[in-house]
Amino acid sequence: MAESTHPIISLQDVSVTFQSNGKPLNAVDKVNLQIRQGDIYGIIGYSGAGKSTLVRTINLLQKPTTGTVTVSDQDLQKLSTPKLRNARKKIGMIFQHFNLLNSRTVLNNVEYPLLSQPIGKPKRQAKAKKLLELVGLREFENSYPDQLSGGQKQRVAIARALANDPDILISDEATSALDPKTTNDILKLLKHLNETLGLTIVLITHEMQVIKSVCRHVAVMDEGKIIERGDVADVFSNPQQPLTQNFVDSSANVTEALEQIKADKSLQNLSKNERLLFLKFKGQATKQSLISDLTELYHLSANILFGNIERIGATSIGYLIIILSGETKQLADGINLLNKNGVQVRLIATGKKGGEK
Ligand SMILES: Nc1ncnc2c1ncn2[C@@H]1O[C@H](COP(=O)(O)OP(=O)(O)OP(=O)(O)O)[C@@H](O)[C@H]1O
Repeated sequence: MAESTHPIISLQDVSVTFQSNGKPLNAVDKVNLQIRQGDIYGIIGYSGAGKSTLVRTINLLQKPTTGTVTVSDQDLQKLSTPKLRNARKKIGMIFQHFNLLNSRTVLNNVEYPLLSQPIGKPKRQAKAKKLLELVGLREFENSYPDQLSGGQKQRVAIARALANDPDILISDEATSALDPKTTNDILKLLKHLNETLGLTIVLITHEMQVIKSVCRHVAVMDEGKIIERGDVADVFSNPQQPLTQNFVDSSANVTEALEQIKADKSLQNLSKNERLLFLKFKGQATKQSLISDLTELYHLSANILFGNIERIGATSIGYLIIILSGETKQLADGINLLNKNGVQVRLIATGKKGGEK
């Protein structure tokens, strides 16, 4: 669904301070965040960054120590208990470990949030069946959670979260326990619900792949603060903060490749005319024949140890780890050529032993 310009969620100067070993810990530190109606908004950060605490303030499961939480134009902290209960019903939540009731059938799990509503059993069951249909699990209504796969359990949890027709769905690492294919299926389902029901989705994760495949906007969180935010393609194609860059690199498997290459003993004895280089190129540079230019213009040879191209929005970001060999002057000229063409070149190791070839 197209997002409106109106924020459905607005956090103003929200802080959450815990006491940890007798000292204050700012799990959320003066966060300002506006999320528009109909958006799919990702919050990414490593463990302990404060993501869960932050999203739990959206339904006041976590009361902010200071700051204001406005959802659907209501200041939640000013609501009476019954009004807050009603406001919370409009905010569904799903979790990494599904939190289903194992002693109840799938249908009963989905019906569960409706038990407190003034509707009779037939209507309640009809609604639950409709929701199971929506998540593709109609034929499993009489099964028990233990009989289902992880992906199916998460679908039940999604159906249950939708029982009260929420405007907002909060997903707290909902795909972290799932394999990549199932993760993809669940993310597709979330996108479908966003498009067909107009559901605003706030999704927290530590995986950039999840953000990239489903979110329109993203905030990067570190030590309780939002350190970078914006349109997903803009943030990840031009990261301003080292942490954001880390997420991009690990998503392209660069971090892992660099570690493996640095640990490879056979690469620790490069000869004097060899350079171990990490190249990063963006946009147009990914389309140029720079490696063959190095050979043609400077008689350099490039042994490619790792290569990947990450597509983010309309931008491609390419990564290469190479051993470049040739004469000292030509190596310098070659690296210059790369730099001039917008390629970031990082020298990982220079050969020390032996003479030039
Ligand atoms: N109830 C609590 N009491 C004390 N400290 C807490 C409490 N809840 C969270 N914290 C601390 O607040 C910080 C942020 O935790 P939070 O769970 O929000 O991070 P996160 O980014 O969601 O990480 P994770 O993915 O590991 O849950 C952590 O240092 C955590 O230990």
